Amino acid sequence: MVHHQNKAIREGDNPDLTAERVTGTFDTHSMAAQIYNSEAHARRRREITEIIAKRPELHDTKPFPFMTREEKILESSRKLTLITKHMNEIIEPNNSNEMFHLNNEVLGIEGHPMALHGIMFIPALTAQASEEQQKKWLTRAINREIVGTYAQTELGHGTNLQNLETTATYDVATQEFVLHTPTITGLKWWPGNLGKSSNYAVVVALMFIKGKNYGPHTFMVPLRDEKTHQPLKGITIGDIGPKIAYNVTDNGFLGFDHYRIPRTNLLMRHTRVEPDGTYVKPPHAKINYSAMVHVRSHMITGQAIMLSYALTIATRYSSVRRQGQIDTTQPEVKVLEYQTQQHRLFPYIARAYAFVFAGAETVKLYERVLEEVATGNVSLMADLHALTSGLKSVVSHYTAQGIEQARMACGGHGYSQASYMSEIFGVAVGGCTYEGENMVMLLQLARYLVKSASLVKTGQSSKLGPLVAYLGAKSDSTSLIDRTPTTGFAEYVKTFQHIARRQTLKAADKFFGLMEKGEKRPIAWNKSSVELNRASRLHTRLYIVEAFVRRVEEVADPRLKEVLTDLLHLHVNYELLDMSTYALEDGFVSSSQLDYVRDQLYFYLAKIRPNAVSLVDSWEFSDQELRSVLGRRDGHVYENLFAWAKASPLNKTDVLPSVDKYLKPLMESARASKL
Ligand SMILES: CCCCCCCC/C=C\CCCCCCCCCCCCCCCC(=O)SCCNC(=O)CCNC(=O)[C@H](O)C(C)(C)COP(=O)(O)OP(=O)(O)OC[C@H]1O[C@@H](n2cnc3c(N)ncnc32)[C@H](O)[C@@H]1OP(=O)(O)O
Ligand SMILES: Cc1cc2nc3c(=O)[nH]c(=O)nc-3n(C[C@H](O)[C@H](O)[C@H](O)COP(=O)(O)OP(=O)(O)OC[C@H]3O[C@@H](n4cnc5c(N)ncnc54)[C@H](O)[C@@H]3O)c2cc1C
Repeated sequence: MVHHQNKAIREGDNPDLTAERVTGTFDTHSMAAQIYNSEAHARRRREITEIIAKRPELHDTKPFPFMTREEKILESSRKLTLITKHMNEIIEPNNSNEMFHLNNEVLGIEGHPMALHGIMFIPALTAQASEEQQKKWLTRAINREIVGTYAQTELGHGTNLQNLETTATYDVATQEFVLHTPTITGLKWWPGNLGKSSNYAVVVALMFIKGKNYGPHTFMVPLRDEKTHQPLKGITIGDIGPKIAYNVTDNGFLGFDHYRIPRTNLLMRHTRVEPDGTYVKPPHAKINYSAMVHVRSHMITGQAIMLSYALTIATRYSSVRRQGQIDTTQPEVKVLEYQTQQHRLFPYIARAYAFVFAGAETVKLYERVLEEVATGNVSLMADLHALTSGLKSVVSHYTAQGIEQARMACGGHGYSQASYMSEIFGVAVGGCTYEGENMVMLLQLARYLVKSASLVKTGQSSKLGPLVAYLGAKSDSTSLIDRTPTTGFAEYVKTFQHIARRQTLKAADKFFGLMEKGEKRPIAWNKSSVELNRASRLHTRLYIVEAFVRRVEEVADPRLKEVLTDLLHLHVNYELLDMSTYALEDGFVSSSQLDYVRDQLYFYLAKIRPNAVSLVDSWEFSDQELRSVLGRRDGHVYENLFAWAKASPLNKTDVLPSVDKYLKPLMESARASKL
């Protein structure tokens, strides 16, 4: 038996796809270990996939696109109950990475009744509840005795937390907080699983004590009777209706009518209110935003995964789809042979790898900050906030663009829900909005960059943190790309640093200049904000490149190193071309250097071509997880598209009631009137 480097090869697969896998130059299991950041986790993912494959009760009973929203919620609740019951047979206890994979395989990305419970409710209790409160609620939450969500956004306000309308007014006499929704716009609106599934929520409300507004604070709030699941008195609650995607999650609304909770339901790990109403402030004003930072840190990996779903589907399909000829004397080619198809897909394959490597670094920093904050050290919170704000925005934006390119790369079949592309896009693009609208979060990073620019301008560059140290360095007069005999990544990194530095300092100059001319700070900020956000994007894209370089430097296996180096070459050349205006406008890069960059790009598209399928196979998504007829591992697309279409609910009968009721009479009357 031949041992292939690509571990997805099976007998009986579409030979066009097998041929692609045979050309792969590296071991896909080893690459999976890079993607999932450890050999152990990559192996466990495979083991979990295998366990699930052998348990039909954990499989979809029919394709999701053929189910109504109600059916999907029922089906997802059935599976959620089963995986809760059998969790310890499938994954290691409390391993969030394994849980994430289990959920993606069994429940999928459309959400489930306890999505926010795991992503935000438990993290909020873990980071913000006192030990006493954790004893009361956290264990019950982990055991799934209660279901919770994170209710912050309102109908009228999501971004601007200082102007939320839900109030929590302290009543010293009864030692209770009175939660109240004063207007329609003050209704909580959007929280996942709030509508129908949760019986508790961590609620964010403006806290008032003796008439003073202490700003947004987090409270543990019971919403429904634990036995009957009926809403408690004083609570108005429901589902907000269907969304672009993610419809298995019941995003909801919530109103309070002078609803009382004990004082001790204020989450009090860092903040306290004494019985007499004395307020004890936290060590950092934004410490209770931790659940948001948790999601922002992890969603980089989540977005990379969804981008890779789409790229796996499109790249496999492009290897079995034959259309047209390049050499007219030869048979029709796989559409993956077209340079335009490669240019559409491969740079996004490189981006997906870049994002997952940056995501792993972000989670590491997040975990460090979490540990430090638990001991009262809040010194890295600002750095983490700046980094995650930029990354969530840049990565979700390019992820959505990449998925849409992948969909279009599948031609007509990409438009069918059999591809599953529309759902992947719909779920992923939500990431541009949730956890802080992208423009708003880029502006958060810009605040950090402007402060750093101000240090540079006042000769205090030595005070710059490691993430922005490059802002204080001196640039070469021009880029050295193609000006040294062996142009390497260092020349590219220096060029990206130059571009990000120049834009940051320019945007900061604009902002400070407007203030010097007499504009008030917020007006000057608003008038500079497009330029500031450009700086934030460039800074973040530089960080992503550097994270990619760091990872490639660490890789020991020569075969992996070679293909990852190819991907990195593709990435830096594509990125530089994409932001070439910035490089050209001050002459840092010349047009002849850009010609070199273009040539390099085309060279690496061709070099990556034989490894394209292996690069997407390395993410090791099972067919169950991908839920795409076009993306099937075995490449048997056409017969399965036909089977999928035949299974469509519309094909249960030959003549639909709508035809009997309307079309037949319409045609009959048209015929009669012609007589
Ligand atoms: C293979 C491995 C996988 C592993 C996975 C394992 C675990 C899985 C876990 C998670 C997976 C998740 C992703 C998976 C993908 C699944 C797909 C679908 C999931 C869907 C889930 C959807 C959940 C969505 C939930 C929500 O959206 S909750 C609501 C979020 N809302 C927001 O984000 C609101 C945005 N607004 C804000 O954040 C703030 O209002 C603001 C804009 C930051 C301003 O705040 P504020 O008004 O208070 O600020 P100012 O007073 O003006 O002060 C500004 C200063 O404050 C500093 N600041 C702000 N925030 C922070 C912070 N967090 N930390 C530190 N500092 C902060 C800021 O820097 C300013 O400082 P200054 O010095 O400049 O003044
Ligand atoms: C799928 C999904 C799941 C969600 N889940 C939850 C959840 O579980 N819990 C929860 O509490 N919330 C949840 N949300 C809500 C989400 O967090 C908010 O929608 C998000 O933070 C954006 O806020 P917004 O809707 O108020 O947008 P807005 O702030 O109204 O944005 C509208 C426009 O105004 C711009 N804008 C606003 N403020 C500024 C500013 N200061 N400067 C420049 N431009 C500005 C924005 O850039 C945007 O272009 C979810 C949302 C989605 C889509």
